Amino acid sequence: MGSITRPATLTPEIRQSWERCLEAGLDPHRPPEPVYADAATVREARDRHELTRRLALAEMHNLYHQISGSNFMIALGDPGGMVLDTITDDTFRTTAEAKNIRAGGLWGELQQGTNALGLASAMKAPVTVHGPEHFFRMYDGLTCNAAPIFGPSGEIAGILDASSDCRSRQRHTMALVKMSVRQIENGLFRDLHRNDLVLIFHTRAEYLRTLSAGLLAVDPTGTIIAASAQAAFFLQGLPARPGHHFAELFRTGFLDFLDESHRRDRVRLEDHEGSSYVVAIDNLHKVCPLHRHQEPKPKSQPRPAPRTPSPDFIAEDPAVTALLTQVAGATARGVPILIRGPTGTGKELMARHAHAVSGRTGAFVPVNCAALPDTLIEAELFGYAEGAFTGARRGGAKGLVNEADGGTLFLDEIGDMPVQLQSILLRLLDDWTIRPVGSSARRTVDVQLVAATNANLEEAVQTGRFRADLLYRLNTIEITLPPLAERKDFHRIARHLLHIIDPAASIADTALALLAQRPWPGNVRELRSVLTRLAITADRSVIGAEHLNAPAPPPAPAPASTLERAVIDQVVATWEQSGRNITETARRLGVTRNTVYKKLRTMSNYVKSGPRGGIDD
Ligand SMILES: Nc1ncnc2c1ncn2[C@@H]1O[C@H](COP(=O)(O)OP(=O)(O)OP(=O)(O)O)[C@@H](O)[C@H]1O
Repeated sequence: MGSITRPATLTPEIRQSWERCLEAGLDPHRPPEPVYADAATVREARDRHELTRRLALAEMHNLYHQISGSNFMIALGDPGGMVLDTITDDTFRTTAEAKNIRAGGLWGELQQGTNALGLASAMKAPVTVHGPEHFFRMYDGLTCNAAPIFGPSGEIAGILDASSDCRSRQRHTMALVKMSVRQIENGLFRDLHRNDLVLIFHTRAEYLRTLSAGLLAVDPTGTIIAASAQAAFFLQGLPARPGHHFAELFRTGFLDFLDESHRRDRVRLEDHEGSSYVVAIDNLHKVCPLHRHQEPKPKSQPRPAPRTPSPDFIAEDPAVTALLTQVAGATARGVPILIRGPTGTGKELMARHAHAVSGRTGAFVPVNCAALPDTLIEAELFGYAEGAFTGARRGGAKGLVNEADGGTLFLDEIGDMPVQLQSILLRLLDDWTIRPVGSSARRTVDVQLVAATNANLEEAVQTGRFRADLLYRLNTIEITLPPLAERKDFHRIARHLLHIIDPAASIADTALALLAQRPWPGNVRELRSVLTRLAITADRSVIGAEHLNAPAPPPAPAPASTLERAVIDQVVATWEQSGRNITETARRLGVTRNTVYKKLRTMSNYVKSGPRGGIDD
């Protein structure tokens, strides 16, 4: 390699990459200026890789939390090595290297010399490039781990990279990157085959819902359409390839297998080599109506064309208007919507709007996940047959999911959903069939799912409080409502709320301008409380700047019991300390969100228009 002496030893892959760089005339001491694609090209590439990107972003957040605190960044590249997205640690963000790794950056070998993202794309294999193994000296301080993401047909769908300062190098980072890639690949496989039967199998039942399970897509006659890499690994020596038949792999007949799958969630199968597997089909009832106990009611049944979105709340902020379009598109396709945003930003209003524009004639059924009882959850959701358990009502109960049939199920505070319920919900999302407790009959429901949360679900995934696979299923369409302080339509919202509070009340522009400068941690809900107080204080005169600083009216009488008062004070104090975050308050006090709500509501009844503002919802 001529005068270039560093590093002393190079692996064959990296040496070959260096040779390619030298042949192309690159000089390790004189890197060319980094090249960036323009914004339109990045947008177009992001659109083209929309699904990979959506699955990858969820994984990148996971990865971020797994390796956080170690001075690093995570990047998603398109198949050719152009960076589409990055998530960067605060410490790393300020480094010169990090500044070069940003959306639009071209990280092919010929642009940036030997580097993990470019090399993984060229080699179609995972690779680590450590310190001086980088061709350009300016990247000597980095350790990069990159792995290609393969699409279901074997093509490269993207590249996932985790780069860090090489002094904070962590040996297990590559293993984590590969796990994330597997998760994304499984997501791509399941999405592509959502209308085929997807058999999930493993030699051990406890690994059925893990990354190491094999996925096999077959059509309703049993002909193989595709096999994941892990499925091909399990079925080595057998023709697990498109065009072959289920019967060439397993000893049980395909129809017998389907019949048994309708009776049980998991079925045992033995392959022709003698290996035994536990197999589940999540979307059996959706794909195979012939074998249903009941007449199907597919989700894809034609439904009235969605109406033009015209919400009955204020949505004149351009960011919110764009969300309305997304919501209308999602309901037209019947895909789940996840609404995020801080407390009081209008998530429930948006969910109701989703129901209104969907054109669905069934009910809008709100469920507060934090308030669901720990026991009898299934009965609550899926209903129960008469006599199913002690205390069951005569005639049984319909269940919330059933009530939402033909309509919308709104799962509020989804981040507080008990883990036990999460796996039940996951199964429901796969086939939309329910079986009331104590009944043997299954039935398919047609439900638009909308979930909402102000919790950090990625963090909840990290701490094991929320299932990652459920998050991916729920966030098919994810929208985030902006905090009130960032909204461009603040004035319109304030006037609208004031009109609802008291149609005769009015407010001066100066007062509105002052209000618009406040931080509004409680968002629209807090604004409503403050306007209620102002309307009372101004007593029918125009609300002006002078009313804003008027002393609050004296507190209403305390509740009867001092003990109750002490409890409420404790809840209120914790609520204030946690930035008025109900989830955090509940966590700190070790009670349910519902308890916090109840106590705060009691508080708001006796401090109706006090300085803290009331709680309402
Ligand atoms: N854009 C808006 N226009 C008018 N009123 C609004 C708007 N957004 C929210 N509100 C009002 O603010 C209050 C809170 O809204 P909502 O309950 O939908 O918020 P949320 O985000 O679901 O709150 P939480 O996270 O606490 O459950 C309601 O009284 C609602 O009517």
